[in-house]
Amino acid sequence: MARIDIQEASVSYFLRKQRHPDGSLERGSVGAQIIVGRRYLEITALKNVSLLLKDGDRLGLVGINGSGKSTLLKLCAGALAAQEGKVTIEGRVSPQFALGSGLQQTLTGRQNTELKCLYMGVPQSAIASYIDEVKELSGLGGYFELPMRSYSAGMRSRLVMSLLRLVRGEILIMDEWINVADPSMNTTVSGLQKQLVERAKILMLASHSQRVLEDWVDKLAWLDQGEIQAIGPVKDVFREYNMWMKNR
Ligand SMILES: Nc1ncnc2c1ncn2[C@@H]1O[C@H](COP(=O)(O)OP(=O)(O)OP(=O)(O)O)[C@@H](O)[C@H]1O
Repeated sequence: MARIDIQEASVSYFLRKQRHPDGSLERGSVGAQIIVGRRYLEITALKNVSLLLKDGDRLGLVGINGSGKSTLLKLCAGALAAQEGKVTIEGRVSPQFALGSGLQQTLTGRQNTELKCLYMGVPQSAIASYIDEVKELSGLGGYFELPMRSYSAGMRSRLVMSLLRLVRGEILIMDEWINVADPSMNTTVSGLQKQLVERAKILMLASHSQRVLEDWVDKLAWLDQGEIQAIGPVKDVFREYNMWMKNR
């Protein structure tokens, strides 16, 4: 059984103060408030957030830039600790928000895939067959054996999308659904995504796209300034969120 239980969690980021004037910094239209301390700046990305997810839950996160979605995903993936509150995560998490990160321009598609296998916890005995599958899915052919710096932007994204094959885990956490630019990759990627979601016990997905969220999740949380403003059926929360956006 998988479970995420967050009780009144708050997360702040602290930055060393550098040549900032005293007093509060100018407030923009996005992001959490920046509190200016004597030596540090504090950004409270999550404030008193409570959330309970169990097997079968498919939760979407929506909110404007800097509202705290990625921070909440990182908290649920165990990649960040809360300064206040309690976080319990039961089940194997597949942090998905960094599929393309860590890839090295100087390494070949094959070498990058091998590195990713190690990072994603693919068992040693399965690595060779996973690499073959990624190669096949990517359709990169000979380019799979060349350094990534020789790839076009589309080739790079083919490799990244094919790495979806490596994702495992009971708790699937995704920051933005992978959008496919090349229609020839469409079926492959949506097939992989569907498989992943079906296999996962819990899905958490942050997205700015209403369509993506309506397709993949059944519950939605709207975050603003690090607080959950509403949580419930996707259509209801979107109605509220869109209304708020219009009147902003
Ligand atoms: N590593 C960090 N160091 C300092 N502040 C950070 C860091 N990561 C995020 N923040 C701040 O925390 C707040 C929430 O950011 P977060 O990335 O969680 O928002 P988001 O809702 O995912 O935004 P977006 O839709 O733009 O991706 C923002 O004010 C952001 O500036």
